[in-house]
Amino acid sequence: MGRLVTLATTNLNQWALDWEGNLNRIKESISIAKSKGARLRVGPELEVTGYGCLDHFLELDLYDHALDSLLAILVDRSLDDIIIDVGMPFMHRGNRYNCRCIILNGNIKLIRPKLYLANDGNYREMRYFIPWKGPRHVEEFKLPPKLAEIQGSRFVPIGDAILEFNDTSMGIETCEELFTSNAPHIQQALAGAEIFSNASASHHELRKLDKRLSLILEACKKAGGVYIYANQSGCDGDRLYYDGSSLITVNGSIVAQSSQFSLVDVEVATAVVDLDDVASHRFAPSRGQQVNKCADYPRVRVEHDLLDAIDNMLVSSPLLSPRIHRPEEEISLGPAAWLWDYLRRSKQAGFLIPLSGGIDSCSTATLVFSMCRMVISALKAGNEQVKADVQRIASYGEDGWLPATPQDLCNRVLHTVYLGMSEQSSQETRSRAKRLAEAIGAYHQEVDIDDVYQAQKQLLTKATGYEPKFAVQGGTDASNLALQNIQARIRMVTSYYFAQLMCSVRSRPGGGGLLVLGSGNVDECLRGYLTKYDCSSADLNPIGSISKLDLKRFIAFAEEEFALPVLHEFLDATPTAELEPRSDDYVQTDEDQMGMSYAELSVFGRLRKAQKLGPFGMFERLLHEWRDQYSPREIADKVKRFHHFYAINRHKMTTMTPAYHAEEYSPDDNRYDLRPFLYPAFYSSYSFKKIDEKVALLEKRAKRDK
Ligand SMILES: Nc1ncnc2c1ncn2[C@@H]1O[C@H](COP(=O)(O)OP(=O)(O)OC[C@H]2O[C@@H]([n+]3cccc(C(=O)O)c3)[C@H](O)[C@@H]2O)[C@@H](O)[C@H]1O
Ligand SMILES: Nc1ncnc2c1ncn2[C@@H]1O[C@H](COP(=O)(O)OP(=O)(O)OP(=O)(O)O)[C@@H](O)[C@H]1O
Ligand SMILES: NC(=O)CC[C@H](N)C(=O)O
Repeated sequence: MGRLVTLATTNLNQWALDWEGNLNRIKESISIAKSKGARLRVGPELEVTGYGCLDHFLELDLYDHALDSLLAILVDRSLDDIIIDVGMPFMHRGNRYNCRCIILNGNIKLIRPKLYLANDGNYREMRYFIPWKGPRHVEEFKLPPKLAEIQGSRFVPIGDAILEFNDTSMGIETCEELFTSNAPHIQQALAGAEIFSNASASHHELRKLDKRLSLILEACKKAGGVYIYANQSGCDGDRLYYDGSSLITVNGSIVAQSSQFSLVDVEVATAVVDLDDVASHRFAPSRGQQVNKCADYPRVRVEHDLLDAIDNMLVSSPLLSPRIHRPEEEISLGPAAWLWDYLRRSKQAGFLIPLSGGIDSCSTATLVFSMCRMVISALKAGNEQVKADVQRIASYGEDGWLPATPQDLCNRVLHTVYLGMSEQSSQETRSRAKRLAEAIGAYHQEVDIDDVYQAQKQLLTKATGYEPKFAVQGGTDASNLALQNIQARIRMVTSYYFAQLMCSVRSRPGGGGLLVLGSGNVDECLRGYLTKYDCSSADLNPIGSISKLDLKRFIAFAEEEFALPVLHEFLDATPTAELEPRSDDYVQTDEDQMGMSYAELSVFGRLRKAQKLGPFGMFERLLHEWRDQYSPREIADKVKRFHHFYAINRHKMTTMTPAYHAEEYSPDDNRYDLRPFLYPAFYSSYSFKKIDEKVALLEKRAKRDK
């Protein structure tokens, strides 16, 4: 007994508009699936074009080229004898749709457009696509001549239908649809579908896999069924990292899970499932009562046996426990894998980090080291693509060169530079930076920028006669800031200068430029505690949407995991900008100057973005959450102070370096957190007045109740 079938899901590292590369990876995944005996292969959402094409989805070229790729799949006879579920866009009656194309033996069986488009946070599908006309609606799609000839007919069905095979049936949903309250699989399951495929392009965010997994597992715990989830992986051209973790589940239990962070471009996971388990799971009469009330689904007949032949003597795959990384591990792997994709795809020669001896630039450097560790593991595992990339980027012309350790590779790809000032920089930060670089193998320089700073400072004095001074020397606030800012900006210019020429200095054949990495964390961005166009302006910022608290967790984790004892010192160090001269009774520290702690900033950040609260709502929420720590007046002061700095500094976010998206409260102005950057002064605004009124009321009530 048993109705057994082998199914395959894929993590594909697609790249927006990489037509040949995407097609090759799709074909390779189908071939691997076939070699593992799979009868059905599901690929990620829009895998033919790459998910992140953004406004390119508006271009006619894209639809034309996508059809060419489809044609290449249809005519390839080596891809026969397996149901192929491939993600690509189609133009139908003048509208653009985000679709899946179901193929068997060079023949299109169904085009299934997405019903509910992703349009929040990082997603803007409504900008490019039209949602399909509704569940259960099917029309005819007119094939262009080049496809009609192969198909042997002019029309194929397009719409939301169940695929009816000879021996089972399959429903289809696409990424966001799973996240909706009335997800299509619910009705499809009631209509008898036993297998569901979900092609996704779902990005990594810290602590998010848990939610995605519960949605996937929940889907078939109640409805019963086999759920096949396929996701894109890697950096496909912007701030997002798609984190694979493709799954096959049976009645809400996992039977296959692929990796979340990996340098493997094509990963195929298969499982053998028994569809009788689905039938058994659906025994309850209460389900039958709902089936009776449910309108039927249109079906597309596919004259094909999906199940494995009984004499194959397969055995169902065992159940697995979900694999979920801790947040600090996620940080160590996600941004590292993103950096690798970015480096190899940008064809640059490596990275340069201005290394301050503080924990933020230390985190960026440790992430590059983590990337090197991942590369070494991939080499050990025989990853040919990684080998070719390493030799192109880091062999410095030496035939057959390969690194033996992460430090070997790090020395070729990571350049660090400490940019000191005699009065401001301390021996501790200088030494910490140097020892960290040594421990991870980075090619390190120490440069003092006093001369450039003096020359820059004198420009104004020579021109105007005005002598700016630091506050500790009796200068005004304006002078104090201006002198800090020129140091900060000189660091940025110097970093770019070194990045352009370090490969020439080291005689790398053909030279090559380095990508400058920035290190501003999410909380500093939110508060605006940075100089506009200083060293936080770089080419890329792997930690730009990671909180200070999470970075500390990551560094504590890396100290043990990567065997880097020097990291402990960064954890103990007090965060400081070292932009003002130090004296016996004054050392500049971040939290004092910001007027709030990093822990508080995380709370404000989450309430503002994730909980969608304005100043008044945030105050009311914190009245409850902080009631044992602070009085209403103290809470009001903190909330108003945060919003004051947030508002006057928001303009800085328009210029921030593109950062890996990692955090749901990221204030990234360009793609994720769209807000004005010229705010009315919050302190005199209506919401602040409402906060003050509420404080007065609460204080009056407290006095009366005494
Ligand atoms: N609404 C608005 N829209 C557009 N631009 C606006 C603006 N308001 C001011 N501006 C402009 O913004 C600029 C002022 O901002 P900015 O130049 O950043 O300077 P500012 O924010 O005044 O100073 C930088 C702050 O960052 C701190 N900090 C902490 C840690 C590290 C570092 C570091 O750099 O390493 C810096 C530093 O101590 C200081 O408090 C001016 O050019 C001003 O004209
Ligand atoms: N002395 C320095 N040498 C090299 N780079 C520096 C130095 N001081 C600052 N930077 C660079 O400028 C960036 C912004 O400086 P800032 O003082 O804000 O540091 P931060 O964001 O607190 O990071 P860190 O914890 O690394 O000091 C740093 O992340 C670092 O890349
Ligand atoms: N591509 C999509 O539909 C994305 C949907 C979903 N919100 C996610 O983050 O996974």
